[in-house]
Amino acid sequence: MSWGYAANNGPDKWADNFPIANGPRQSPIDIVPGEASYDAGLKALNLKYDPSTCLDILNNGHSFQVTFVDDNDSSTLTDGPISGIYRLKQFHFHWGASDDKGSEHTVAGTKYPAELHLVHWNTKYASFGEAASQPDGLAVVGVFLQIGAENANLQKVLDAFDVIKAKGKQTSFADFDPATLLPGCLDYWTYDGSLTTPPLLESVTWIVCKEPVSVSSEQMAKFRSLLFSAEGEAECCMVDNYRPPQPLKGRAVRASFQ
Ligand SMILES: CCN[C@H]1CN(CCOCC)S(=O)(=O)c2sc(S(N)(=O)=O)cc21
Ligand SMILES: [Zn+2]
Repeated sequence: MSWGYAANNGPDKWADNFPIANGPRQSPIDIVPGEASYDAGLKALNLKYDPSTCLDILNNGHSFQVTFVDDNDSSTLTDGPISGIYRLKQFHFHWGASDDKGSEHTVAGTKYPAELHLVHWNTKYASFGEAASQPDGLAVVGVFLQIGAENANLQKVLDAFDVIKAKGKQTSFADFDPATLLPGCLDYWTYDGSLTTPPLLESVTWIVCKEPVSVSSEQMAKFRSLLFSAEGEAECCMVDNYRPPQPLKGRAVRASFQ
């Protein structure tokens, strides 16, 4: 049986097949602002995305993801806490069954209804797969979603959902600029962590934005209309696809702002 988010295959069971689940730099974490140390040496994030690199949108049975062409430096992350050039590979979300939960990172215990992850890989490595196994291989920008006004940019993504309702469904998705999903202020916290899903590789420099973006309750209901299950299987709503916070184990969390 493969991993998931149910009682029989969820986060508490992942260590059975992925022992790194109990490793020293696991994600997500609870971010406690008062315990983060301001680092004046941290640069501003430099995100440069080319909408023409947007390729398709897929329901992978764990979340939905929008994938990008990453065979050149058209869509990149530079500066911030990282050195070198990281290419955008995909973005996806995690969300809850109700508006009181759904984010993976929490802020002083506060859960947001959803969290966006923009996944980038270090071009010092030959490929994404190679980078994913290196301690400095990936950089994921996390953005919290909070209930408020409808998010018109997000709606463009949600409008594609009807054709990717079930696991394994994929459709073309073009000319989308992921920068439109970012908050106005790019202040961030950063720490060394991991993938928040199996294989839980400890290869991620996490960059979590302090400022959330808005999502309406109706839009959250649209997220919850997706299915974990494939066509022909008993329908299982895609909700609560988040891992809870993991032990900090002595790691420093730095802030780019005072
Ligand atoms: C459902 C599987 N999710 C994985 C899939 N990838 C990993 C593939 O590694 C094998 C070489 S990924 O690097 O795209 C990635 S990033 C995140 S997260 N939530 O930490 O931003 C999870 C995942
Ligand atoms: Zn994620």
